[in-house]
Amino acid sequence: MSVFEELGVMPELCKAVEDLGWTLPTPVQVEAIPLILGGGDVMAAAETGSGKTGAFAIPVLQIVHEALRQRMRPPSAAPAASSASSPGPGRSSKAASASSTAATCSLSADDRDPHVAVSADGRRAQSRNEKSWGGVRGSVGVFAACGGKVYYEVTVNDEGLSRVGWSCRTASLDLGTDKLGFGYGGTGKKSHNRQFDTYGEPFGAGDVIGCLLDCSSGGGGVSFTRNGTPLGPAFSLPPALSNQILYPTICLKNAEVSVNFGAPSGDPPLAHPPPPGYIPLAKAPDAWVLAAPEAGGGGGGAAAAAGAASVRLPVCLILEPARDLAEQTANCIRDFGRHLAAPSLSCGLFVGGVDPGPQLRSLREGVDIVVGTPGRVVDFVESGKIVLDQVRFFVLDEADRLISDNPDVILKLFARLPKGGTGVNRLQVLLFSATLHSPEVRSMADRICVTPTLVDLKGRDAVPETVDHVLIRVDPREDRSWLQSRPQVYTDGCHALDRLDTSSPSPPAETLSEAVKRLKPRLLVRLLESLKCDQALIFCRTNHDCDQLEKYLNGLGAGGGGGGEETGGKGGGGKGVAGGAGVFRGKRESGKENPFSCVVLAGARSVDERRAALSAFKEGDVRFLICTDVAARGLDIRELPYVINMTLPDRSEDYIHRIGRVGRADTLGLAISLVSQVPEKVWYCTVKGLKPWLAPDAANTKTTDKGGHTIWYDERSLLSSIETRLGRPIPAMSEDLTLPPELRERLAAGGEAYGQQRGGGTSKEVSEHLEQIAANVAQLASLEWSVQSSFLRLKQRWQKV
Ligand SMILES: Nc1ncnc2c1ncn2[C@@H]1O[C@H](COP(=O)(O)OP(=O)(O)OP(=O)(O)O)[C@@H](O)[C@H]1O
Repeated sequence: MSVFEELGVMPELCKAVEDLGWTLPTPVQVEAIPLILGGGDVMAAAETGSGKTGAFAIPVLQIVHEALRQRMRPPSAAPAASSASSPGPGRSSKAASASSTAATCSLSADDRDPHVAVSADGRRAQSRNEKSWGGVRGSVGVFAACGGKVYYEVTVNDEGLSRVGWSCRTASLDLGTDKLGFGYGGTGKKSHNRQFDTYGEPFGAGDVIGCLLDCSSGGGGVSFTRNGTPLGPAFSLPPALSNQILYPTICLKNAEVSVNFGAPSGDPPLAHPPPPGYIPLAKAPDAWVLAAPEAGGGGGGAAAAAGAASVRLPVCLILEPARDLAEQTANCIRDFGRHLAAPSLSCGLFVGGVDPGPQLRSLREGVDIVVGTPGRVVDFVESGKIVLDQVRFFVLDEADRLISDNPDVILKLFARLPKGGTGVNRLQVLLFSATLHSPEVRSMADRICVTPTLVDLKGRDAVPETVDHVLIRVDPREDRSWLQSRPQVYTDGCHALDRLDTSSPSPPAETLSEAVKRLKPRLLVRLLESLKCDQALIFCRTNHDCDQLEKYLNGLGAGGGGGGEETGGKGGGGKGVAGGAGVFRGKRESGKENPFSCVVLAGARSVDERRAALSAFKEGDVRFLICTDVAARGLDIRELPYVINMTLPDRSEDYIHRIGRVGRADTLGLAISLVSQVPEKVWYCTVKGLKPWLAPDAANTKTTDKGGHTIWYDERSLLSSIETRLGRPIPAMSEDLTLPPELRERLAAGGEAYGQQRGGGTSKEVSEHLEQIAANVAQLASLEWSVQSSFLRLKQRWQKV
């Protein structure tokens, strides 16, 4: 039995994990997998690169798969395959012939306002509150795109006020007060989106109201009957609801009503036959209907089975803060799920910046697991394209970033998720990140989690032991190489309007700031040479900085950009940097002949460009990936040796994530930060869409407090907050840009190198695990020995007898 199986992971997922070459779960996987499988909400904080994706994806896949299996109908009752994929009108006749009863039709005890009482059989609702309305929804809903026509009846039992009709599961229970509900009230008004218009006639005690829903393709709608008399069309269904599910809904004020769904057994005969073409909801074909999660009782209800068999609605919603990360997570999920069958699971990627067409198509075919970025997901949810009625998991990966950037979206989505009452169907909320300790995270967790278990393996913001940190002090007062004109450095243009004083022994702040901008790229090139670095992730502060650095490196590598550096290094000595190719050779040939080949992964690039850049870098076709913080979180690039910070991030937690791109999966990595020793003026634009760097000669380069678009950036103070977070000072590289002696010696002693496995390949976790289980294995062996011996002894005795 594999260790993953010991954690309760099903064989198909263990096999996938084995395919990936994972022999042992990482510590966060050991802790989190059983907790999630056990049904609890989990907040997991574990260092970067420690396997958090597997820690949530594996158990989520298992539960989603189990839930879908349970909901699958026995083959004999299943509708024909052609009708199973989407609830389109074309299916209706076939579905209608497969009419198994929606036996779970009732008023829901879970989906109701607290002051509305529902009888045990779910056929009577009562509210004695005279001041406010209280509502209750039915447990079975109808696909607006099913093509059918359904009916249920409400008998008014007393003189109170009632409103009846249909609504989506996320609509207000105060029926008709939002865009998702359609009501008809006793005062003779129809209501939708808070608009109350005269309709039909008033009704009261003893009246029987028929609630009709026409989902036929020719543009159906909602209408009503009173005591069997049709009252005419009340509402047509807006296109935005075409993917939604509409549930019977009753809203009461000091009133009682009885409901009849027309079940062949359990309901009395309907008071009035449904109008021609309509069938009672309880007799609706399975493919038209879907049970709300709580009504399924573990997913086993007939209607639940029916709905799941006819259209696969998402069971899991995973949010990621960046498109690239969402794509990576979706790929991981597909890898993990590759051996799951009957049913196999489908994972859809929903990110912005790309044509929504394929995403919409995938939804029509059925998506079980939605992975996406907040913007696109909420957009699709609000327009009814993603239906959340069946969601069992809400996962926030890189939760702190999602919460700090999109708190409203998270709350909005959470409000639309079915909470599912208690037991196996309740919504599970999972929050994962390497930095999960902020007050914002705690307060969001209080709102969206139910007594979550905190998995916090190493305390606040632990950083992997596999990452070494060094810094390069950038001081243009000492290193004057920034005065050279070649190769040309492209700065951000912040000082385009300033007169620079390059001759003064104590230059003004603006001159020093410009000097930092010119010096850092030169130092970078010297650093890459010194380390013989042929693969690194290089973080810049802005999209524009990325573009400028790309231009500079490309200029060097292409051989014609700026020519060789005149002089290099402190004091003007040092070796020159050849402008052309061939300064050093990396281990990979393809596409890496250029020693400074680079691509950019930044928010301003298109999704396709970002995808191509990441893939070229991962494949080794280019040496350097220049990026903004959009790549700081989650990206998993195998055996990456170096991360270089051209500028420190202004949030210390971003440093933790940036450097977490190395030192992953027990591989050693080095994080190098170029830290300016003087303040640097940088762009800081508060006006959305304004890009002053595109015309720096005309831009307002005053600081933001004076109405301009710049700030002074002080990396020394940023460094000290990062060091406080790390709990130790970061050593500086020596002047010739070689590693500090202690790091060199340690690497040499262990025969180790950055980008390679720590300890020559036997991971610390493997050794620790072997140590931990050694005693148990010995005990097992001795038990086995005594069992075998006593069996033989018994056998001998038996033979003698
Ligand atoms: N049990 C395991 N055995 C071997 N490798 C593993 C295991 N779990 C994860 N990995 C590998 O470790 C690397 C990091 O995993 P993952 O991306 O899940 O880390 P993470 O904790 O989510 O990091 P981050 O905080 O940066 O998002 C991946 O390459 C993954 O394949």
